[in-house]
Amino acid sequence: MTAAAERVAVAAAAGTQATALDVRDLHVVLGGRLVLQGADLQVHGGDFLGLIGPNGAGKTTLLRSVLGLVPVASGTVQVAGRSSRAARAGVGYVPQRHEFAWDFPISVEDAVLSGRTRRIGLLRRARVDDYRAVRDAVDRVGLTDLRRRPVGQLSGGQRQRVLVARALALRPRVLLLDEPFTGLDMPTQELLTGLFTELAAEGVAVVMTTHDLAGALYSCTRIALLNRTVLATGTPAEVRDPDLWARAFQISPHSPLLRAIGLEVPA
Ligand SMILES: Nc1ncnc2c1ncn2[C@@H]1O[C@H](COP(=O)(O)OP(=O)(O)OP(=O)(O)O)[C@@H](O)[C@H]1O
Repeated sequence: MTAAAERVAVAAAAGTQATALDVRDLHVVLGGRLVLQGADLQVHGGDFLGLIGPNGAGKTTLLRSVLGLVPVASGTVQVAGRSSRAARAGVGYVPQRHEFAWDFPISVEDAVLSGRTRRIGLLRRARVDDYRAVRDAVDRVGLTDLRRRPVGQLSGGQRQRVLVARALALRPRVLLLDEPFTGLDMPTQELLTGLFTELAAEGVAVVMTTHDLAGALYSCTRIALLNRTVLATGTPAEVRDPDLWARAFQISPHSPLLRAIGLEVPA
């Protein structure tokens, strides 16, 4: 095959590849309230998508819907073209730090191994491949030297890295991160941002909720603005309209907060 023909074949194969994560017309009702109303989101392998919106916009609910952790009133969620429970079980999830039981007496390695429970099965023993996946994930987040330390003795930044390793131990093609930078210092944020960027470059579809708007505009390859529904998605350059952000956050388009992140209404 000539080089040109090979490029065409590769492009054709990529064209037929299913979207890594495809959420369509999602409606979620919690406590009698419509929390998500017709939310659409498509994420491809290689995307590092920042999911942005005000408190209560439904960001966590959207991530938890993908995992099947909240009941969906209507709409569809597909992972690599499949909506089965097994397909969703392969999605890596990093919950907010306070959701993990840090006082449970287990080591870093065991906490990371617990990320593979869905794959191993509750009653089966871990195998060589499980331990290899754990070791790779622990190395990847730079916790090799702390792998035997009880998780209760870790700092906030180290705990966040455990949660990321725990998700990576599944070797996911889709990785969901719920506010991974909250309370972290700059070096740890930088380390994790570098890691998420690398994972996307390797073909993982990375979705991250964050309140660090400037950081998301700088680091993410795509942005989705959410407030009960997805108001816009695009590259950071494509979603710079201050009116859009004002609508998403229900603030004035002249807000100094928008100016602070470089979005300015023309005078
Ligand atoms: N289990 C629940 N029962 C009832 N209402 C809920 C439940 N979980 C979340 N909600 C409501 O759903 C809405 C969306 O919550 P969600 O946590 O998804 O928002 P968020 O965008 O992640 O917010 P934040 O930025 O504050 O984390 C909120 O109004 C919240 O009160």
